[in-house]
Amino acid sequence: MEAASGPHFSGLRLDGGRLSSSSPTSSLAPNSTLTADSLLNQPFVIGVSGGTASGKTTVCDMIIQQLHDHRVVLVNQDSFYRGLKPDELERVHEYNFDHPDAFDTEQLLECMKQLISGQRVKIPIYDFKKHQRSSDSFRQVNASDVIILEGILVFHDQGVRDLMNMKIFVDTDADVRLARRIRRDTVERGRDINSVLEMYAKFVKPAFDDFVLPSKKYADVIIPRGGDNHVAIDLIVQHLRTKLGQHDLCKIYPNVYVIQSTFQIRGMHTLIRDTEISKHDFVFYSDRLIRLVVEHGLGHLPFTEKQVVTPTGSHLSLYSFLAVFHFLCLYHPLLCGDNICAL
Ligand SMILES: Nc1ncnc2c1ncn2[C@@H]1O[C@H](COP(=O)(O)OP(=O)(O)O)[C@@H](O)[C@H]1O
Ligand SMILES: Nc1ccn([C@@H]2O[C@H](COP(=O)(O)O)[C@@H](O)[C@H]2O)c(=O)n1
Repeated sequence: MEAASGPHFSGLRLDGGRLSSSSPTSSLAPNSTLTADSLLNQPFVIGVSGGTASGKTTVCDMIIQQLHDHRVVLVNQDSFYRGLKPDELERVHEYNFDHPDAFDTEQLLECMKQLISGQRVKIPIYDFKKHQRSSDSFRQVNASDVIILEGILVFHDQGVRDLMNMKIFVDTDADVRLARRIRRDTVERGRDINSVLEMYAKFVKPAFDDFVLPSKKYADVIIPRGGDNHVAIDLIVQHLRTKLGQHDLCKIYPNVYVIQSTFQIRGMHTLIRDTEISKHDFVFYSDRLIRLVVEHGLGHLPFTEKQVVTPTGSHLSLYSFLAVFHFLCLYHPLLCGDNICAL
């Protein structure tokens, strides 16, 4: 056998593919100072946008409920409304709460970055009746596996957008939203119906057309009908569970490589857990699962290419030779069963 070239690594990347494929920070702002190690410990950030009363909060609550086995926090963009100054309060009917400038986006960005880096933050409490922030109380939010940022304009600012791993737009008909808004603002926010309609026509609708709707193009997922769309929410939760499952393992063991689950692998796991399984089948399927793990493990080792001359005189690379041998071990009757253990 003769060395064909220097040592190589297999097709599996040494960075584990985690940073580039499932890393939540692949889209972090370029000026981020995070290192590769800290990237592994990043929470998963979801942005949820949509028009007023589209069901953003409802969708977030449903996601949080279904992700009950993970630590999830909800941050509302509304909390970062600037409190009105006395002169603005006097002419509150002229104030546009639907314009991006109504929010303190710098403070929102700072809070999000702190949360992402694992720090506990204090989030302001906004009063929709007084159009002010509470001066003496905050909501304390702890570091989490998942951070959901919800609000009408969370996709407007690129810096905020760049922090997100998944962007969801809740798409609900304008007439449904207006009806909900009238009910909510009169019941919960102490407004009369005329002021709600006036505000809607003067600011809410134009700002929706100018800022909210154009930001829909940044969404990865669009949910028609908001909280009524159980199928969409189930799909999102399923996707998050997959991401978080891998994420958790990688957090604890930085060298862990997760083998892609397949129907065949899941089937074998089911069989070996069956208390009724025969001893022979248990050994057979356990062997196959163990071999998969060993093969994946070996795939991460450095190797040197070699030529193998078979007894029939064929020249094969060691890699092809092993592939043929592996195939025979799987399917040739003499090499099947207990003999595989000898591998
Ligand atoms: N699918 C729905 N069916 C009926 N009412 C809903 C639905 N989704 C939300 N609502 C109601 O509409 C109002 C606004 O919903 P919310 O989730 O707070 O929207 P957003 O956060 O987009 O403003 C709330 O009063 C809520 O109870
Ligand atoms: N003092 C305020 C501040 C904001 N609004 C309205 O809230 C809407 C955003 O909240 P959603 O829960 O509906 O997403 C926005 O359209 C503002 O007009 C308000 O009424 N009073």
